[in-house]
Amino acid sequence: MAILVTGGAGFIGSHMVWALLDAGEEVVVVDRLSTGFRWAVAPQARFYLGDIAKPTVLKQIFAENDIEAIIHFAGSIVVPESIANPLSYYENNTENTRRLLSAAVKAGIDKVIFSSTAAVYGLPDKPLPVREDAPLRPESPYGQSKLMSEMMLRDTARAHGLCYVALRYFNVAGADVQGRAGNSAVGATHLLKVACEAALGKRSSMSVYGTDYDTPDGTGVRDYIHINDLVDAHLQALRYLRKGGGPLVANCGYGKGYSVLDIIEAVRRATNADFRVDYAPRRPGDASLVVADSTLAKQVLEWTPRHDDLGVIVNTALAWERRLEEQATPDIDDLRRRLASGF
Ligand SMILES: NC(=O)c1ccc[n+]([C@@H]2O[C@H](COP(=O)([O-])OP(=O)(O)OC[C@H]3O[C@@H](n4cnc5c(N)ncnc54)[C@H](O)[C@@H]3O)[C@@H](O)[C@H]2O)c1
Ligand SMILES: O=c1ccn([C@@H]2O[C@H](COP(=O)(O)OP(=O)(O)O[C@H]3O[C@H](CO)[C@@H](O)[C@H](O)[C@H]3O)[C@@H](O)[C@H]2O)c(=O)[nH]1
Repeated sequence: MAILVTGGAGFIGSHMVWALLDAGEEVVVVDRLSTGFRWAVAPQARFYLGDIAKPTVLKQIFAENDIEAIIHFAGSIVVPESIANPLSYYENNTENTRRLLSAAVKAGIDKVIFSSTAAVYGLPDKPLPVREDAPLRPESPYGQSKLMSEMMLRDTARAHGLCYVALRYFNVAGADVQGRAGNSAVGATHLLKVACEAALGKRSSMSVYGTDYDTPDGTGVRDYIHINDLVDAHLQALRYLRKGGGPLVANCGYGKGYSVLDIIEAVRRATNADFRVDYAPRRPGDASLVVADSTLAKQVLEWTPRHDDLGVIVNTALAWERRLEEQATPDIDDLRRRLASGF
């Protein structure tokens, strides 16, 4: 039987595909290539170019493959974009998850692993780390759209016997330690990637959004988790579901916070590059400080992080950034992206 990875051509999905293949799994990918890349998908995986919004796409995949479980990454991911265009986020993250779940139930698939996010917490009340039972008050349509998907999973599990794990990722960063995958986003907005691009001269400067937060240096604090540890949590979640584990929502982070300035400093140290940094107002929808308590993932999923080291996160991200020029085949991917935007 195979594992279906939606969004498997994207940053996290492409690492997941490699990890599943490494573990000896059969892998099927569906991706519309709106932000992902065909070349990012490991060649051993079976690839479908398509939108999960289309019932015919899912029907074909379920008819042609014996799918045991779905790992659902496909979605839209940029917090400020979700504020400017909330309906497209509710459509791609909430409505399309509903469509996927509906197709999965019809096809008798009973295991789902879902990409949720720290953004469901909004700005936590108490000093951190934040636990899964903290109040859920997303500050952006992005966080709200993911929380609504969690609710759909919960209700679908109750009604149809589906088992699921929703992992609330904190800030996923770095690149595959074996150098096979990385974050290839065009027009990236994620802090570490932006800082790496600035350090390598791929952009002329970068901005720090907000210097007046109630944090030690006034800039936003996040919990940066290495991509290989994050995908490993999914492998553990798959094992857990195979053993008959019930519905679970679990944080994925290290419980350590780094400020925007810490990240910029780490990139400067690793590259010796003195790139230009501007100080800009706060970005709408941003929380000041969010750090994970991942006890649940460690205890219930038996997840053991192995790359909890900012130096490793920064160095793998930089190594991937340097390799990107060699990897990309922009013509075909640009064409596909234009086609995909009309889906
Ligand atoms: N990157 C992070 O720090 C982070 C943190 C928390 C949660 N997440 C979640 O993880 C998931 C993956 O994020 P990522 O960073 O890899 O983003 P990404 O943009 O690199 O990957 C998303 C992939 O999904 C595809 N896609 C989008 N909509 C689709 C659709 N309707 N049908 C088919 N394919 C579609 C895109 O082409 C892309 O390949 C997302 O659901 C995101 O919300 C990411
Ligand atoms: O050029 C930049 C980019 C970001 N930031 C700041 O850096 C921090 C991190 O921002 P970013 O890397 O964009 O991540 P988040 O907005 O925290 O969101 C990410 O992390 C969430 C989980 O915490 C995921 O759900 C989202 O998909 C993902 O984009 C925030 O304080 C930003 O204001 C800057 O100052 N300058």
